[in-house]
Amino acid sequence: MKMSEMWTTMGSTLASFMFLWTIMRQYCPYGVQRFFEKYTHRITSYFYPYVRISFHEYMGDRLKRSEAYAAVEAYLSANTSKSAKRLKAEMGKDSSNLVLTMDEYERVTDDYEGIKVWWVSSKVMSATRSPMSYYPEQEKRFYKLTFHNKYRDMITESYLEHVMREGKEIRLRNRQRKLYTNSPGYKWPSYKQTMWSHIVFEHPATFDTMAMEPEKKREIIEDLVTFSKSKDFYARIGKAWKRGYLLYGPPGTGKSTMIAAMANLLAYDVYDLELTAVKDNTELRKLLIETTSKSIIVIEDIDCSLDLTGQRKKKGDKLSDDENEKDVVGRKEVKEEGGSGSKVTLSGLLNFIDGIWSACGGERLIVFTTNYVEKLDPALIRRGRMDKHIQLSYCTFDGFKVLANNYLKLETHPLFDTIKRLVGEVKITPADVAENLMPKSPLDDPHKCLSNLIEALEEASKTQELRQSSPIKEEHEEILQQNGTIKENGDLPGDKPIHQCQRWLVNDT
Ligand SMILES: Nc1ncnc2c1ncn2[C@@H]1O[C@H](COP(=O)(O)OP(=O)(O)OP(=O)(O)O)[C@@H](O)[C@H]1O
Ligand SMILES: [Mg+2]
Repeated sequence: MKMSEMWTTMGSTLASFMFLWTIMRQYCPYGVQRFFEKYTHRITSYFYPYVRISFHEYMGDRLKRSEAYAAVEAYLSANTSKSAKRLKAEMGKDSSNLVLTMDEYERVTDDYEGIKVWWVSSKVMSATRSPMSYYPEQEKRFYKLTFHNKYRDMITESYLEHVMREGKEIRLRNRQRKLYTNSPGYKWPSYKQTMWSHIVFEHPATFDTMAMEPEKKREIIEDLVTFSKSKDFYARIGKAWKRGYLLYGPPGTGKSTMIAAMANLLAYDVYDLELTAVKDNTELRKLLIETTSKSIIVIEDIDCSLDLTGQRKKKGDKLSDDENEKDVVGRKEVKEEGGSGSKVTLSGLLNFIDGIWSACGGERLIVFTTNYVEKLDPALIRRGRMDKHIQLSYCTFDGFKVLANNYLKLETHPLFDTIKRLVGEVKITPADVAENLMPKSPLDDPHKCLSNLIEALEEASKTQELRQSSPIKEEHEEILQQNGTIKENGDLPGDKPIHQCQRWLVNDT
């Protein structure tokens, strides 16, 4: 038989079959139709040994986009956009890059451990809607996965899990990251679903631009990366997947910058928790429960946020039989509630870190920063709560080289030797070095900027020598502490009372 004859015969057989099927649907009783449908389906599945799974964008009420669809979309966009011939391009969420996904009705092949599967992106118009329907007729998009029946177990168990996991990870990586804050004094209306307000998090800091010893930097990066990959480990040892970091050091040594670098390294969101704006422990709990996975919860200047600096047990405070030390601290703080109006107590904070915190699972870092680590209650910073203590200190020569590279694109310069000697002798913060390296006019070349820094270092060296030879500062501090000026200022309403006072002592005397 010739090829053309064969096609003609097949075409006419199909046409007759379709005709018969139409007649039957119109005139046969429902039971007969079902009978034929069932057997036709069995016969076709015998000859067509493939299985299909659909992932619809919206299920049921159309209000919430299906997570599975979104994960498949992300997976296919990353894994198959190279092989697809027809793609559609959309602006990424931060409007900085184009995201390519398969166009409608495009078909791509994926390979999973030697098994071939096919993905098709498709759409149908939603069924005829009622005239009263609020929503206009809409397209219903879906992805269809086809694979051979003999791989059914492998695909439904292992491949789909792989697609979902990778898809979710890609979505998390590509999402627009956010910086959340709890605004001070804001009354949360009951209809508002979240207590956090947010903006897009776009901080340029990275560990590459951080001025600190390379060894220390490497250690911190390794610690963070290990944490982010330890989901199974934490599950195995029965510990919540969280890690506490305490960053301490003088003002301007890069604590806040490091938090931004951490968030950028791990692609986490940042929750900047202003404790003084939190009404009480209940509100604190609500805020913290609302935080999402893959995030850093930051409490800056913890020494100023609460009265966590006092001794755990004051003279005259006796423990009753059923009271522990934490309760006493809490009681004391409620009593001594400062002008900030916050009733958050140390015990509330500790309970959160140990209890609720552990229950809400997920991948979270909690970072405290302080300028005065020695003033913090040991209970707050013991290992297990604050697992890693990182000291950020004055600028070293290694730190300076990073800043010189960042600001002036210099790796070496004849003036480096002088600077090396001076930073070894003088305490200068990376913030001050950075400020001095900034060109002050368009005419300032690298040589001029380095000379400015040398000048500043020499100036600081003279001041330091003067301070060492004069007992004025110590006297000042003693008097202030004796008459309680530091404490009283600390109790005044305001942003960073104790902190500011202490800064003044350190910087301006
Ligand atoms: N280690 C560092 N590496 C790079 N830049 C730094 C470093 N430390 C400080 N800087 C620069 O100084 C500025 C101030 O630093 P940052 O706000 O991180 O200090 P901080 O330790 O958080 O201070 P504070 O205790 O007052 O909050 C930053 O914007 C940054 O440009
Ligand atoms: Mg800071």
